[in-house]
Amino acid sequence: MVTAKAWVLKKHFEGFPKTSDFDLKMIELPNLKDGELLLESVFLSVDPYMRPYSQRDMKEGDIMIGTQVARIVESKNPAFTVGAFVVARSGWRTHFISDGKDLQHFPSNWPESLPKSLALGTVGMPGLTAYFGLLEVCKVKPGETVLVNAAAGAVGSVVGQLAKIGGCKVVGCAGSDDKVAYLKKIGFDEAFNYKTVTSLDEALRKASPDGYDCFFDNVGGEFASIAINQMKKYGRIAVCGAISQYNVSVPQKGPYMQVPMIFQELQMKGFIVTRWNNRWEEGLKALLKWVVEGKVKCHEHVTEGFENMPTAFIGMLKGENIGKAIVKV
Ligand SMILES: NC(=O)C1=CN([C@@H]2O[C@H](COP(=O)(O)OP(=O)(O)OC[C@H]3O[C@@H](n4cnc5c(N)ncnc54)[C@H](OP(=O)(O)O)[C@@H]3O)[C@@H](O)[C@H]2O)C=CC1
Ligand SMILES: CCCCC/C=C\CC(=O)/C=C/C=C/C=C/[C@@H](O)CCCC(=O)O
Repeated sequence: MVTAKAWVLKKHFEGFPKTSDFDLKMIELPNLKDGELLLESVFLSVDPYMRPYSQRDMKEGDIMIGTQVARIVESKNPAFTVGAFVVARSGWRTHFISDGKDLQHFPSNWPESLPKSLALGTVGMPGLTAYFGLLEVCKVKPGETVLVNAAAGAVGSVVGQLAKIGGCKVVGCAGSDDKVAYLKKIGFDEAFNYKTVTSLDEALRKASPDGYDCFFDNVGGEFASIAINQMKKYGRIAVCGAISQYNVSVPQKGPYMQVPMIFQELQMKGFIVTRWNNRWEEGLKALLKWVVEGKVKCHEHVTEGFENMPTAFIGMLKGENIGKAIVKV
């Protein structure tokens, strides 16, 4: 019998999550039935969506949602061999049983030397978010100017690099000088620390005096209310996330956006990356190629130890990460 460890949501979050909102449980797993396989998590993802989704989709006592790279430990399913790795959506657990239907094989051309944890970041859901958000929502064209916030993160850092590959000028902002340095290192044309500029409006204008054709918004809130006033005519805003709002206890009332929307004839479109589930193979193939060619650089913020998952999650929400935040079991 295998004993799995699992993190459950002990108490719904009020404002920023606290470690006391989580509980560590031990779960005795049964023996496998025909067609089943036993897996152990090797890397686990901590993502911003877990904060709003936990409020909407979870009840207290549920195992925290999330994805992982897992290794097959035992198999009674001929489609899965012991020792192979897969991407799963089994939540914050060290071990779990699957019938194989919810598992994603690694691409056959995944280089042995490439860290498999990238399947949780640049060559996974966040990378696909950047890929489809830019191509299908922003519909960026060469020569355009793209703005991205939370730019040093899992999604934002890929947005900027893909936009550069697409021949755009890219402006990014992030919450530390180290992150700004990282943005310049990976090719952003302009980057600034939104926490230290005296005026966000002035910083945006200085970075691109002619304004922005596309705004890939990961943050929402006051940043978006200011940035929208610097969109060019017929600009496009991809509403990817609103992390500035996930942990607020009192819903904020921002300035209203209708005036710039009308005068600049803007398009603003929200999206969830699972919309393109049937094209994930296309996106993963493109992202893997760019990573292998060195055209897209990756960075991971690794927290060691399953017992530190809550801390890793809270740290990511507070901006401690450059690149994709993951936990190494
Ligand atoms: N629509 C979709 O399908 C998807 C949407 N998303 C969204 O994309 C966004 C980025 O996700 P992801 O790349 O995984 O996360 P990141 O790796 O970017 O980590 C989150 C980052 O958000 C920034 N942040 C946190 N709080 C604030 C705040 N109050 N104001 C401004 N920035 C803040 C921090 O960076 P900093 O130092 O810059 O403050 C932090 O590092 C999130 O909003 C997420 O919900 C992600 C995946 C799919
Ligand atoms: C203040 C309201 C915020 C609403 C927007 C919330 C989140 C946007 C976002 O980050 C969406 C992310 C979607 C991620 C999808 C991931 C899937 O691959 C796996 C989902 C988890 C699971 O199925 O277990």
